[in-house]
Amino acid sequence: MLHPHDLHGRGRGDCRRPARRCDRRPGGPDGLFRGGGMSTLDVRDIRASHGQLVAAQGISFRVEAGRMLFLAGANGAGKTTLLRTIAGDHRQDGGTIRLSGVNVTDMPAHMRARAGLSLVPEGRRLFPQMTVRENLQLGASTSREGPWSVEAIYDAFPNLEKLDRSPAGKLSGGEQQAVAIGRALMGDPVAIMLDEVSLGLSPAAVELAYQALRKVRDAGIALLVVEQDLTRALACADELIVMCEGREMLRSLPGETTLDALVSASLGHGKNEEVAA
Ligand SMILES: Nc1ncnc2c1ncn2[C@@H]1O[C@H](COP(=O)(O)OP(=O)(O)OP(=O)(O)O)[C@@H](O)[C@H]1O
Repeated sequence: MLHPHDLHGRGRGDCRRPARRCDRRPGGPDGLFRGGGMSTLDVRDIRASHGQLVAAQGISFRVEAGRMLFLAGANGAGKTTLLRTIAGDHRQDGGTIRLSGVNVTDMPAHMRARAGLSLVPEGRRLFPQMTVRENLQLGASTSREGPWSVEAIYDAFPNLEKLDRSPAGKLSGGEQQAVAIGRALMGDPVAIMLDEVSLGLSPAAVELAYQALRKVRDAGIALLVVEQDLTRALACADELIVMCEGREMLRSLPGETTLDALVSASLGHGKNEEVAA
């Protein structure tokens, strides 16, 4: 596995470089979450709703260490609800969530975070008056042991170091996204889920955010990325799922599908069309 200090200057170029695997395991200081198996996020048959509206209808997938699974779909497809449900921020109607083999399904959100699951929400939700360093330090509240520190984050994302004392609210969108990713890393996670990575960002800022993500992937973390930009998803994903109305409409490796197929699936057409009808 790459150590964060090895990451400086790496990770540029092709999004789809061979995945590196490693042996990260969830493990708090008391060893509560030490378990066997690879660092994976394994989600089976997740169901969630908002009142009568079923927002996730039995979604299953597995993301391994050092891999990026992209979740795409139009507005209202259920992506945010799915991420919030996996994180423990939204009530689950059914299904199982395992982190590196540890069943976290019955844990509240803060325990899932302690087990190594991190969510970077849409809009990033930094504290705008607090400095970059202070925002990063908040990410360490899971008390997990691991290689990430503020200095390791600055080594991996050198553009953040000069902003150390800047209030987060003064940063550009891309810089804020990098801080949000850094804050997630500070919890030494097994898996990071990111909602709407590029929403509202300039093309340059999106590129900055994806540079950061490639470095995180290369550090052996499992990434689940919600991305509405299908071209970007096609370019960067190790695997893709397209959702529509809470259902999986298409699952593919990027080299085995097309932009047209992704668009069609996000409109509700595709191999599961009969099921969704
Ligand atoms: N708090 C809520 N109360 C009621 N319904 C909700 C709530 N949040 C989401 N929904 C509904 O649940 C469905 C799934 O929404 P969700 O936000 O999960 O989709 P999404 O794919 O993330 O879309 P977006 O990209 O717009 O965030 C939609 O029909 C939405 O209107």
